[in-house]
Amino acid sequence: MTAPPRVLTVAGSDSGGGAGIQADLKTMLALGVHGMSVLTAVTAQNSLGVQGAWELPVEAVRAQYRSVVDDIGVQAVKTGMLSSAELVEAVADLLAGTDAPAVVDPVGVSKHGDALLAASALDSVRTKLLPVATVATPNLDEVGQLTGVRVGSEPDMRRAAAAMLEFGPRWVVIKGGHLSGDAVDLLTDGSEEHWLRAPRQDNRHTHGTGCTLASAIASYLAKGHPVPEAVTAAKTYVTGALASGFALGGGIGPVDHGWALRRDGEG
Ligand SMILES: Nc1ncnc2c1ncn2[C@@H]1O[C@H](COP(=O)(O)OP(=O)(O)OP(=O)(O)O)[C@@H](O)[C@H]1O
Ligand SMILES: Cc1ncc(COP(=O)(O)O)c(N)n1
Repeated sequence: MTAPPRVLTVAGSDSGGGAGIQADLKTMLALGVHGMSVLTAVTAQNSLGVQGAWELPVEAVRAQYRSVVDDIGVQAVKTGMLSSAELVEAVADLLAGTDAPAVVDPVGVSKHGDALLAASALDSVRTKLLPVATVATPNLDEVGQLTGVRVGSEPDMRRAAAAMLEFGPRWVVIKGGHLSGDAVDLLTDGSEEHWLRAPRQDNRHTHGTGCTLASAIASYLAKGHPVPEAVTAAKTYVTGALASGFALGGGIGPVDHGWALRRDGEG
């Protein structure tokens, strides 16, 4: 059998299995690529929030990355929780030396408001990480933190995208999931504009949506799709996952990464 496309996630572990590395690898399996991981931090996390977080040493992050890239190779990389300025800068350097598209999800806080990135790392995200991104996928809070642009409506998303593109990513997806009404995201590279609209799913079990969208984009890029097609297909995947998100624990449950496999009768 020919090897599937290879995708690497550089992110934190979510012990509850809904977000972080776990969401990324499940998404990659569902989309038919070979998922690999560089762990940056371990979180003790469940449906109620993040109870603890421990960062890995920068040498451990670099060594995992080199092990994967130097032997196996990657067709796309996705980054998520990077925790500190030191890790952000180390990962940005590694990405700069890798010939594969990079999807940067500038994870700032968890859905419950727990910090997953030190405030002191924001400047490294702006000046080191975003310039090496092929696609950056901030949510509205992250856009506010990084650019100062507050988004309260769809027209504001254009200003937010322009401010994000100033930092140098080739494309940006402004995720409007936190607005009311349809779930609308804006994908742009400054010249093309694509508005991706999906009906809002009336489901509170949405843990992991951001990680899932970014990993799906990386998976479709690794399969050779151009950015607009990859983001459109990823939006369809995350919308389906959200529609069948399920209750676990006493709080916010995860999206269903296996929905497409089950729909196709394979699960
Ligand atoms: N209730 C919903 N129904 C449909 N799509 C949604 C819903 N909530 C979010 N989305 C979509 O999910 C994707 C992730 O967006 P979101 O704004 O939730 O990202 P995030 O904040 O990084 O994730 P999280 O809220 O899990 O931390 C986007 O494509 C967004 O439009
Ligand atoms: C380890 C880790 N990484 C990222 C997130 C954000 O998750 P989401 O996909 O809900 O934005 C999280 N809660 N935990």
